Amino acid sequence: MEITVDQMYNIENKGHDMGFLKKFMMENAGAAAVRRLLEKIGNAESKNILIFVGLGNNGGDGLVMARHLAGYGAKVTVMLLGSPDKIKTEESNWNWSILEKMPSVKLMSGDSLEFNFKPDVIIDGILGTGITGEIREPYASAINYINETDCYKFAVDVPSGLDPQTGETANIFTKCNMTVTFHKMKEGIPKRKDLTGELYAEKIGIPPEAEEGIL
Ligand SMILES: NC(=O)C1=CN([C@@H]2O[C@H](COP(=O)(O)OP(=O)(O)OC[C@H]3O[C@@H](n4cnc5c(N)ncnc54)[C@H](O)[C@@H]3O)[C@@H](O)[C@H]2O)[C@@H](O)CC1
Ligand SMILES: [K+]
Repeated sequence: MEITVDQMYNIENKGHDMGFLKKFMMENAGAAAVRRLLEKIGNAESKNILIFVGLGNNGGDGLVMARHLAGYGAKVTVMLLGSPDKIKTEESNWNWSILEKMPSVKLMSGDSLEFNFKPDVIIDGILGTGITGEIREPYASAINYINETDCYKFAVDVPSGLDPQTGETANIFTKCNMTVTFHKMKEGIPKRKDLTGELYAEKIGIPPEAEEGIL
C-alpha cells in the first residue's frame, strides 16, 4: 500500500504522541538503511563511506547511519551541509552530539566539497519528505558532486530532489543505486525507479495503531 507524504507526517506525529518518540523512529530508520546497504556491499570494514546530511531529519537518519557504519568498521566521513548550530530538530541534534564524541567518524560541516579520499559509497541524506521548491545551495552543489562521483550511491528515504509525493524532480536531483524509504512507500517514489535504483520500504517500529484515523 502506498501512502501520501501528509499521511506519513500524521502517522509519525501520532506515533510520537503515543510515546514512540521520533528519535526512536530515526534510530530504526538509520539501522534498517544500514542493514540494506550492508546486504549489498558486504563487509563495510575499511570502506570509505561519505555521508552527506542536510539540516532536517533526512540528515538525522544519515547521522544514525554514520554511527552504525562506524560500528561495522567503515571509514566514515560526515559532511553536514550547513552549520551545526542550524540543525533543525532535537533528534538530529542529539545524533550529531553523539558523533562529536566519536573520533571514529570524521565530521565536516559547511559547504566545502574537498575530500582527501575516494569514496566507495556515498549516502545521500540531504533532503527527504521536507523538500520544497528548487534546490538551494549548498545542497545543489553537493547533489552535483554526488552525480559526478563514480561510486555506489544510497538514498535515505528518497533521492534528494525527487518529490516523494508527486514523483516530479526539482532542478537538480541525485541518481542512486539503492533507496530505502521508511514505514510505507510514498506515492511518488516508485514513479522514478531510474533515480531510486533498488527500492525498499522498511518498518521503523511505528505502532500500527498510529495509522488509525489516518489510513
Ligand atoms: N516521517 C517519519 O515518520 C520519519 C521521517 N524520517 C526522516 O525525516 C525526513 C523528513 O525530515 P524533515 O521534515 O526534517 O525534512 P527534510 O530533512 O527532508 O528537509 C527539510 C529541510 O530542508 C530544507 N529544504 C527544503 N527544501 C529545500 C530545497 N529545495 N533546497 C534547499 N533546502 C531545502 C528546509 O529548510 C527544511 O528544513 C524523512 O525524509 C525521513 O528521512 C525518519 O527520521 C524516520 C521517521
Ligand atoms: K535523501
